[in-house]
Amino acid sequence: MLFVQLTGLSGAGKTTLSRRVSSQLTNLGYGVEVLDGDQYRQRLWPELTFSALDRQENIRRLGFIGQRMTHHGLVVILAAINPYEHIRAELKAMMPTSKVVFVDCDLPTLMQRDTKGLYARALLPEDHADKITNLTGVNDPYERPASPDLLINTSLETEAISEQKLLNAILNWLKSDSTAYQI
Ligand SMILES: Nc1ncnc2c1ncn2[C@@H]1O[C@H](COP(=O)(O)OS(=O)(=O)O)[C@@H](OP(=O)(O)O)[C@H]1O
Ligand SMILES: Nc1ncnc2c1ncn2[C@@H]1O[C@H](COP(=O)(O)OP(=O)(O)O)[C@@H](O)[C@H]1O
Repeated sequence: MLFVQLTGLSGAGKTTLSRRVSSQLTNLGYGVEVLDGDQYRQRLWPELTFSALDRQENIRRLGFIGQRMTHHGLVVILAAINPYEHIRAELKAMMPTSKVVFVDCDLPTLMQRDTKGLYARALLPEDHADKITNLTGVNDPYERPASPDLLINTSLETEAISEQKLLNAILNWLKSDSTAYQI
């Protein structure tokens, strides 16, 4: 079993990297599931908001599902902002062999990418109807992981390099894990 928590701001590259690495692992014969925060939120618990408590609840639920999946030998990649250190630690305590990967990217690069238009909305004037008042990293907290198992900086690396770093790390972690399902 392997549970990997990717954590980082919106647009940092969690979805891109988890999909690319998942497809590589699948080609190598591993069973893989990506738990994408954005996707699971919309499909399973759209009632959860982006308050601190709801974000924590979101990650706890995803952690529970992920833990069940790892018991069936799957490699599980959690791709969520997952902004709080104590919740990441809680998941790690539930699954001591799990890993934390910090997908870091500086704010100017994120604002330039702004694939979903969220950063532009967070920077609108206070009284604007489309203003987002709790975007992680702009006007809501993000606690940088103090000691991640892997650091990926997507403002400095190409997608291909970041993908290779993540894949190599996961394959190394899997070497010391005899319970992962491989055909
Ligand atoms: N206020 C605010 N802050 C952060 N993110 C926001 C917000 N509003 C909407 N979104 C969209 O929701 C996605 C983040 O969901 P997560 O489940 O990963 O967030 S969290 O872990 O519960 O903090 C996130 O997806 P990603 O861009 O893939 O990270 C956003 O598209
Ligand atoms: N090294 C990199 N790793 C991952 N994505 C990158 C990298 N460099 C640039 N990008 C781009 O950044 C964006 C990341 O978006 P996404 O994966 O949806 O982020 P997140 O899931 O963290 O919100 C994509 O448009 C991707 O092409």
